[in-house]
Amino acid sequence: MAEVDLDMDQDLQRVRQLLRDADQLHVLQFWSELSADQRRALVRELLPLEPGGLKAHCEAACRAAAAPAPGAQRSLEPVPMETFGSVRRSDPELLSSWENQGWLQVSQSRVGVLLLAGGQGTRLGVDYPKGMYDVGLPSGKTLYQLQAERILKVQQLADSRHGTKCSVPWYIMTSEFTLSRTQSFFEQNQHFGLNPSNVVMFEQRMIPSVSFDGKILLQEKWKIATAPDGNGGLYAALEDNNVLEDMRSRGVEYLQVYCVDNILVKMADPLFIGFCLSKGADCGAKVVEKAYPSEPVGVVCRMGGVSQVVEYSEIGAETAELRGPEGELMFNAGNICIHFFTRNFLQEVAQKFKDELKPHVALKKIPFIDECGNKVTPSKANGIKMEKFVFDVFPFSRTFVVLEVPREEEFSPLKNAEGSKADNPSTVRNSLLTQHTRWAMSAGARLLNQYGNSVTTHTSDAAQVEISPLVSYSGEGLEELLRGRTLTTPLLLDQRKATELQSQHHH
Ligand SMILES: CC(=O)N[C@H]1[C@@H](OP(=O)(O)O)O[C@H](CO)[C@@H](O)[C@@H]1O
Repeated sequence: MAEVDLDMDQDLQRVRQLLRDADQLHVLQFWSELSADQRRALVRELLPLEPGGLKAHCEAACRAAAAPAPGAQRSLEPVPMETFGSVRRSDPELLSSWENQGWLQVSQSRVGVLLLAGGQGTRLGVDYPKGMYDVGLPSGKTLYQLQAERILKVQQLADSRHGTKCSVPWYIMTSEFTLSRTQSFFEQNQHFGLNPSNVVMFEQRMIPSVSFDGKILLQEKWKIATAPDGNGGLYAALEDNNVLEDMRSRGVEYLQVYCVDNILVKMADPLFIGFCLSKGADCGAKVVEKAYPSEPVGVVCRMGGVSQVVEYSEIGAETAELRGPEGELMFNAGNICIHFFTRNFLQEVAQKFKDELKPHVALKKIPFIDECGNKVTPSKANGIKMEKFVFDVFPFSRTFVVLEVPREEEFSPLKNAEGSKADNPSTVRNSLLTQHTRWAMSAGARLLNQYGNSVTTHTSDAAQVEISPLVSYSGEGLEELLRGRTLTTPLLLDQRKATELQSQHHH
C-alpha cells in the first residue's frame, strides 16, 4: 500500500509538472475534493500525455479556433483521367481481369480488411458502437454481422475458385468508447462464425478536448474530456499496436480500409484490389459520383498536382458547386471511405510521415465541469476537437488511383438518426433491400408483393428481398436458385431457404 502511494506521489509530481508546462494546472483544481480512487484515475489518465505534445496541442487548438483554416482551394483540380477507373465505363473483359487478379490475391491470403470503428455515433444518437446497430432488416442483422458474413463468403468464393483454404484477417480499430463493447459483442456472437484468431481488435488514442482559449475541458472533476484522435489516428494506432508486424507475419500485403457505417460495403473487394494492383498503386480510393453539391462526402481531387481529399466540412459551397462544360460537378468524385493500401506504403507512412498529418479542427458542444464544479451542457459550440483524417496520407503515395463505383451497389452510409433527411436507418435498410431485389430479379425471379401483385420497378419500396451474404456476396450464384420462380416478398433468402429452393429444383 505504502509503495503504491509513493509511486502515486511521484506520478502526481510528474503530472503537475506536465500541466504547469502546458499551462493547464486548472485540471487539478478539484484535487482536494477527490477520493483516493478518483485521484488515481485522474493521474493515470494524465500520465501518458507527452509534455511537449500537450502544450503544442492546446496552443494549436486555440489558434485554430481563433482563425479557421484558410480555404486555400483555388488551385484544386479534378483527378486526372489516367488515374481514374470506372466500373460503369469499363468493358466486362477488363472488369473480370481486375476481378480475377483480386480473387487470386484473396485466395493466397494476401488481403486483409481494416475497419475504422472508433467513432462515437453522436449523429446517430446511440451510446454504443455503430457496428452493433440493427437497422431493421428482416434478418435483424447488425452492421458488424453483415460485414463478418461477407468476409466468410469472400473467403469461401476465393477458395472454390482456387482450391485453397484462405483467410482474410479483419483488423478492427476501436477507441475507448467502443473497444470493450465491440469485444463482448463479438464474443457473444461467436465472432459470427469467423475464426477468432483472424479478428484483431486494437485501440486508437484519445486526445484532450480543449476550450476556445486553449484550456483542457473537464468531463468530471476527476476526468478530462477526451475524444478519439480521428480516423487518421489509424497510423499511430498501427504502430502502437504492432499491427503492421501482425500483417507481415500473416503474409498480408494488401489492405482494404473502410468505415463502419456503409451498409453496402464489399469486404476485401476483389475487383477493387485487382484494379489497384493492375495499376501498380500503393494507395487507392473508391468514389461515387456526388449526388448533389452539398452532399456531406469528401471529394478526391488534386492540389498542386498532388492527390488528396478535401473534406465536406472544408470545401466551401462555392467550390462544391463549380460545374464543368457538360454541367457535371467539377468535383464529383465523392469519397466513400473505402481505401486501398499496400503494407509497404503503410510501413513507410508509419516510419516517415505519420507525424506530418495535420489535425483538422471541429468546433463542438462538449459537456464540461465549470469553475464552480457544476456540470454544464452547452447549447452552442464551446470546445475544440482535433481530428486526423485517414485520407491525409494520400499525398505521400507514389501511385494513387481512384475507382468509381455505382452508388446503388456500394454506398449507403448510416450517419443520422431515424427521422432525419438522409443517411438514416430507413434509407440504409432500403438501399440494401432494393439492391437484393435487383439481384433477385436479374437472376430471373418473379417477385410478388404481399397483395400478390408483381413487383415491377427496381426501386419500389414494396420490394423486400434480403439475401444473406452467406448465400451471395455480390449477386452471384442466384440464378440456380431463383431463375423462373415466383416468390412472395418479404423474402429472406438465407442459407436454409437456399437449401430448400435447391432441393425443390432437383425434383
Ligand atoms: C475523415 C473521413 O474519413 N471522412 C469521410 C467520412 O465522413 P464522416 O462524416 O466522418 O463519417 O465518410 C464519408 C463517407 O461516408 C466520406 O465522404 C468522408 O470524407
